[in-house]
Amino acid sequence: MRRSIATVCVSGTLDDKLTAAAAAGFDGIEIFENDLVVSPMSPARIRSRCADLGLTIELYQPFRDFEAVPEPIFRANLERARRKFAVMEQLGVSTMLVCSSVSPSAVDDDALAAEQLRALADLAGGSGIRVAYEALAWGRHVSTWDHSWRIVQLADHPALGLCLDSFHVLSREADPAGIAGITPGKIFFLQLADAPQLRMDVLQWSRHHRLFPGQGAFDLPEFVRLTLAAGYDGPLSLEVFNDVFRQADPARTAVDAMRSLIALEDAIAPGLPDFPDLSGYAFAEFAVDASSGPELRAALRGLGFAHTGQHRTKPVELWEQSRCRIVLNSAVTRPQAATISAFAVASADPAQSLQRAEALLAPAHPNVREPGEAELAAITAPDGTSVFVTGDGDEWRDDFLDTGSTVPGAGLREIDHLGLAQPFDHFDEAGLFYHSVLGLTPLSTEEYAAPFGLMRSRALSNAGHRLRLALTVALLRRGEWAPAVADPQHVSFATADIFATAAALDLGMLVVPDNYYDDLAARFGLAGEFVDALRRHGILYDRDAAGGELLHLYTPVLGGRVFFEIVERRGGYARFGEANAPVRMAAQRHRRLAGGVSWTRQP
Ligand SMILES: O=C(O)c1ccc(O)c(O)c1
Ligand SMILES: [Mg+2]
Repeated sequence: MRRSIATVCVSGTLDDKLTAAAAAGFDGIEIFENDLVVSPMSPARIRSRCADLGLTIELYQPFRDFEAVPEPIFRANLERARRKFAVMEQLGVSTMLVCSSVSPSAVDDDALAAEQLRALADLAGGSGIRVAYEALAWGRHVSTWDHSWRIVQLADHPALGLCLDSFHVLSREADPAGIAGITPGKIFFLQLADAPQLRMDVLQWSRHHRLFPGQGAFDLPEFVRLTLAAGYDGPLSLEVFNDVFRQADPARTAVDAMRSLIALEDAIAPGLPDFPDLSGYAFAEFAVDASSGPELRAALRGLGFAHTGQHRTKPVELWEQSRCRIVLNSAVTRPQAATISAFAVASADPAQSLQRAEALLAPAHPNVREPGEAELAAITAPDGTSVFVTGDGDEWRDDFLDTGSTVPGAGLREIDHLGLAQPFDHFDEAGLFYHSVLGLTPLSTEEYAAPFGLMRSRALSNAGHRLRLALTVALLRRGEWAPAVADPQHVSFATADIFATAAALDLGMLVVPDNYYDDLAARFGLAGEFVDALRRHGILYDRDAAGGELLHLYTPVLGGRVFFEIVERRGGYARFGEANAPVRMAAQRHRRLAGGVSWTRQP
């Protein structure tokens, strides 16, 4: 299907927007009137610019407050339309979007609305233009798609049809199934937007919080299927009003938008290489420097890791404990703090995983491989983290020379999940990236009040929960005062017996306040002995509605930014203990104020 994007989706001048849309591979655009009005390009110039870029102008929009008005206003509206049709002719665009009136002058009279729209369609038809009538969810008298359809049927004019916008339809919680029964050929245009499920004024929701398909809560595949069932064969066109996208790099936003359409089309009619099974994390890599490196090494030792491998050619160390693999890379220079610079996922078919990633426009990570080293292809995630894709066979380990070092370990088995704080501007992009590229599905999105700001956390997991990822973001761009929300990252390890693990650690873990345990006992009605055991080791606790339990334990922040977690999941607990994030953050802050980290066992 043709792919189109409204100029309102991206930032910049009209030319910035056109350039970005073309570069991302869109076939067409919707011209938002405001973007034309502020452009120094004449309509004819815009037309030739679009032609040069290979873009069709699919829609001119919006034409507002037209229908169901008293005669003198109607006359003026028709004259206004005549002028816009002239502009459209110069642009070479043949469909105009007319959105349902919000004007106090409009009356609640379907017959009048139909009669006036018929007159508009007559005028348009004379210029070869079609009018697509859209019910705004906050329209004064017409706010549902079925109401707009009744009016279009009443008007009964070949140049008048419907514009369906998924936001206006799906924000109303009405059943959209009837869309499939719309007369073939009468859906003139289809606009697609997703959105998070919010309870707020629908106009504010629409103007600030729309998202690209796959980034919110709406069932876009089903919506598109219904329109296709009604014979729609025009473009799939994105119309997303979003505060973040409006001020982000348009080239990047356009790629995010294109990825959403590719994934949406694949959901409707699978055509991309399918997701190979991912069996877990092969390793997580930290970029360290001369000051953070020693701190991380000491922590790993305290957690029962051994430095088992040294890279053949690079200043890169492999630390292992059972199937938990941590790579410390001193060759990647990142200023200031230790960072999770990469992680590797084990795929049943790495080549196919990478084909899928490429089809979804995931940027390839430049491969800096020496001759003889394992093929380790990577893509770059929206936050800049490299995502390596390996086979199930650990071939990548051959790049490391065995040091011969072994230690008994502390019962850590594998990487349970990664926690990656996302840049504010790329949180929704990241969710779609991991979903469409790696097949991770959001389990839940939680918000919590942390000591230094409100946080949002999205838990993602693949089928079978073999690969889990927690994405977090502060709800507002971070200000000057926000030490503990400074984009922390962590690696979490799974143990089958957290009490045995805690006893085996040789590391000062976070000190958790008594108030927390008193509250825990009260909230969950836990036995005193159990709470005392948790308290003794600084173990945090959460329980889900089905009785699944999470017991988890944290290190302080290491190397300025990162920390480790140990988790024991009981009874199918699938989330990440987000409820405990505020106490963890406060404890990490206290530890930092108390003067850093001491590597002695807690008393
Ligand atoms: O928010 C608006 O006014 C507006 C305008 C045009 C549209 O197509 C739309 O869906 C919303
Ligand atoms: Mg719309």
